[in-house]
Amino acid sequence: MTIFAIDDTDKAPFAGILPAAPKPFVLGNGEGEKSLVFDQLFTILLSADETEDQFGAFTMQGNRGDRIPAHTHLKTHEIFYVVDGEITVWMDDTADYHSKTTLTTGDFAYVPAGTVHAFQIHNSSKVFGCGTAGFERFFHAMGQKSDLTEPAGIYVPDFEVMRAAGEKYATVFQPDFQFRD
Ligand SMILES: O=C(Oc1cc(O)cc(O)c1C(=O)O)c1ccc(O)c(O)c1
Repeated sequence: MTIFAIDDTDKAPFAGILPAAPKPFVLGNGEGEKSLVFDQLFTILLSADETEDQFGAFTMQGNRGDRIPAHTHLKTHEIFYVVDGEITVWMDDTADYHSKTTLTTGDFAYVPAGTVHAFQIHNSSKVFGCGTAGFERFFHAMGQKSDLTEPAGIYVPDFEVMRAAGEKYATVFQPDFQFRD
C-alpha cells in the first residue's frame, strides 16, 4: 500500500472533484482531475482514495507527437486501452518478451510493473488507463492543473520536477534504452 500525506501537493489542488471516499459517483464526459503534461491532457477519473488503495483510472488525450521516452514503473501495473485513435507501444521485460505494437481503437496493452515501455501517439487519440492505486497522481506531479476539454498547448515540467515525480512514484526514466524492435 502506498501512503502519501493528507496534504499531498499532488492532490490538494484537486480537492472536491472526486469524493475521496469509496462512494458511488458518476462523471460527465470531460469531468475529473485534469492536468496537462507536455502536450497530453490527463483526466483522473478514480484514485486510490475512492478504491481503498486498490486501483486508479484515468484517460489521456493527445495529438500526434514525439515518442514518450522509455521508462519503467517499478511498482505499478498499467494498461493502455485505445478508446479512439492510434498509438504505438514498445515493451521490453529485459528477458524473453519484447514488442512494438500499433494499437488502434479498441486495442489493449498490459504493461506489468518492471517492464520498460514507451509510446507514441500517431493520430489524435484518447486512451483509457488503469493502474495500481496511487500512480494516477504521477501525472499531476509532473503536469499543470488544467480546465481544458481537449489537449491544447504544451507544459514542459522542469527536469527536477520530473526526477522528483519519478522518485515519488517509483518510475525510472531510461531515455537511452534501446528497444529490440
Ligand atoms: O501517457 C501515459 O503515460 C505517460 C505520459 C507521459 O507524458 C510521461 C510518462 O512517464 C507516462 C507514463 O506512462 O509514465 C499513459 C497514457 C495512457 C495510459 O493508459 C497509460 O497507462 C499511460
